[in-house]
Amino acid sequence: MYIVIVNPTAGNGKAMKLFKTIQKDPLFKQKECRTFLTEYEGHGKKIAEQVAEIYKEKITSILVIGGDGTLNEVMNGLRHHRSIPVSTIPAGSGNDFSRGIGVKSNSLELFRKLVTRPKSRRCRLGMYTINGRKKLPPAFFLNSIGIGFDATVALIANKSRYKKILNRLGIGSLSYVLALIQGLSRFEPVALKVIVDGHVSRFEKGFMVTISNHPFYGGGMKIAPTAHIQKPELSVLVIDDISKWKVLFLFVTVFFGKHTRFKEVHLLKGNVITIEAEQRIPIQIDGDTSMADTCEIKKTEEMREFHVA
Ligand SMILES: Nc1ncnc2c1ncn2[C@@H]1O[C@H](COP(=O)(O)OP(=O)(O)OP(=O)(O)O)[C@@H](O)[C@H]1O
Repeated sequence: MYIVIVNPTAGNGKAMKLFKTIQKDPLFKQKECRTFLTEYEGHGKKIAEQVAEIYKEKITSILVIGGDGTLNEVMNGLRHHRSIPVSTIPAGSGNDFSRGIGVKSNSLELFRKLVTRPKSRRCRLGMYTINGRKKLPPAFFLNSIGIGFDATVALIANKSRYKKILNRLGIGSLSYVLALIQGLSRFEPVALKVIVDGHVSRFEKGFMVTISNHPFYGGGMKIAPTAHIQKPELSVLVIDDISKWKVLFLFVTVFFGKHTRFKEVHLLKGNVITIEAEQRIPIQIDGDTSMADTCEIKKTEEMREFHVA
């Protein structure tokens, strides 16, 4: 049995369109696919928790049709059922996790391969706690955690009215360009302490820190060229003491992975990372934004099974 979780709003309706095509395929019935549509933020996690509890013995895999946000919720919902394989048909706006595990297409053909002859790929996720909430169990992330400027841009875009309008017009990426311009005028660097496996580095004019589970970020930018989803280390990129105008130039070079040559860019690697900022600043976790002054991050020890084509 396959559980299909679809976010009908992902990719500005692209996920739902794709699902309707897949649903008509004879294999959909033959393979006993049960569908659940997400109805609100956080619903993906709830559905995953419930289906895993009810159908755990019967599930061959859980197939997610949506973007990174939906997949993040599903992986967090499977906290107590970590052996259930997951696959994804990328249909969101970013789809960086799919890039990280090597899933490139999003077609009916991909669905057919996933339910007939999938390949198994074992990957690690990231785990984090923020603001010293050690009593709560850590949550999982798939792609990256960003603290500082990139999170400020994501926060401005997520709160803006223009994001919805531009998404509807199919030019959603423009909302990040507008937010980037607003973010440049608003964001002030902060003093940051970055602790990697016990080794402390201080950055007095911290611009941003990004901790990555795999190379991709922001819809295909190669922010962490040497990060690998199967390795136990996380990649840590710190940008410190940079002029706001140079940042714009740096962001362009990220598309080609050349940003690592800037003297303001510091690359670190490690298993356990702690970030401490001198005040609460924006943080983004797989694109979801909030405020934090401390964040503890590591990779999962166990590997999770994904089905790919
Ligand atoms: N029916 C729904 N209505 C509104 N939001 C939903 C619904 N179902 C799920 N969501 C939320 O939509 C968010 C974005 O989903 P996802 O990342 O899969 O798609 P996306 O198109 O890439 O979105 P974004 O561009 O905002 O990242 C998820 O975090 C999820 O909580």
